[in-house]
Amino acid sequence: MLLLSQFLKQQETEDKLVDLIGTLMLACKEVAIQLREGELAGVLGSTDNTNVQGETQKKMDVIANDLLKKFLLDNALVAGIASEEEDHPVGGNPNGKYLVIFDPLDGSSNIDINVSVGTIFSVLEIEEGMDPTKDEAYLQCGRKQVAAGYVLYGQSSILSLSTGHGVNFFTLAHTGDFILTRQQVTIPKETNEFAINMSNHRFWEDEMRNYIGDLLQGEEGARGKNFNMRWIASMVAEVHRVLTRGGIFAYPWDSRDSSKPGKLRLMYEGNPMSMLIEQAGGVSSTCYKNILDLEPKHIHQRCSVALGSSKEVETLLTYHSESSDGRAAKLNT
Ligand SMILES: O=P(O)(O)OC[C@H]1O[C@](O)(COP(=O)(O)O)[C@@H](O)[C@@H]1O
Ligand SMILES: [Mg+2]
Ligand SMILES: [Mg+2]
Repeated sequence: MLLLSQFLKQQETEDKLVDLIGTLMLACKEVAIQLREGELAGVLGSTDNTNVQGETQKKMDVIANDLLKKFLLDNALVAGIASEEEDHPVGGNPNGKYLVIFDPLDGSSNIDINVSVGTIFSVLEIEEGMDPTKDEAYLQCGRKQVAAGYVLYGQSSILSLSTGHGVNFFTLAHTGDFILTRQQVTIPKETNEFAINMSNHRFWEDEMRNYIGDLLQGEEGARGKNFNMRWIASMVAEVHRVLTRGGIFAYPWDSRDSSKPGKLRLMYEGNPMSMLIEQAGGVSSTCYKNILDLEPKHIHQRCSVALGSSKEVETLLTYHSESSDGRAAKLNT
């Protein structure tokens, strides 16, 4: 039985990063406790507030955000934080080493129906001379992440973590420890399972419609095999399924709001999930460009996402390679 901290030390992770990940997990354990109590703790339902994205905040969005913020800002290693639920970054210790960007509760439309949600986090090192209270400090390309992960609050609470040396899963035990339960996760290259919100079909680009159309044709179509579909409406749960048994997950560009290159957010959804997917041997792309190579322009920037089993994502990309003038391509560069 290997505890998270013991495993990280075995991997020769820098002590400061072990400390930071420990702090993140203290906060996530508190989130898990609140979620487990649910209605009994009065944490279900919505607030009267909207966040910077214009979305109504669930009570748990706010509770999870406050917990992560409090625990992280109490750690002297943290120079600053940025969150889906904060309009602007919040500065921590001016001499801190790390910037932590997070989606405190992902899939929050699932909270009130007792379906899986999660916390997603991305860790960067602050660059020389940067002000951690300003967006610019955080606008580093995804390749610069020193750690990324999520905690899935499902039947059990599972941490999926990468510090750049593969992906490992840790399960939260009743003792309060995260224990290594799956080492060096590898995504199968091929799959017959896809996840996409089909209700947006009419808003997609032709390329995406053509690809999904071929999947739906099954063994009678160009792909010559049947596909199965899943949609949990919680990116953490979808990515966990992809890491566990393969698959392709996509939230592509759509024309509902032409100023936005997708629904998901680059800095606290696209980037950390892409690091996990690549570290597990999968591929993650906007359909035009590798997500980890995007140069971020805003903290709350959106991006189109297609990730998962390498051969399947590469097949999807072939549907897009001919298109050089799509609006999605322009918005995602
Ligand atoms: O409502 P839809 O279109 O099914 O979108 C679901 C997607 O939105 C998200 O819930 C967005 O995350 P938040 O809950 O953090 O806003 C993703 O987790 C999920 O993949
Ligand atoms: Mg989210
Ligand atoms: Mg969220």
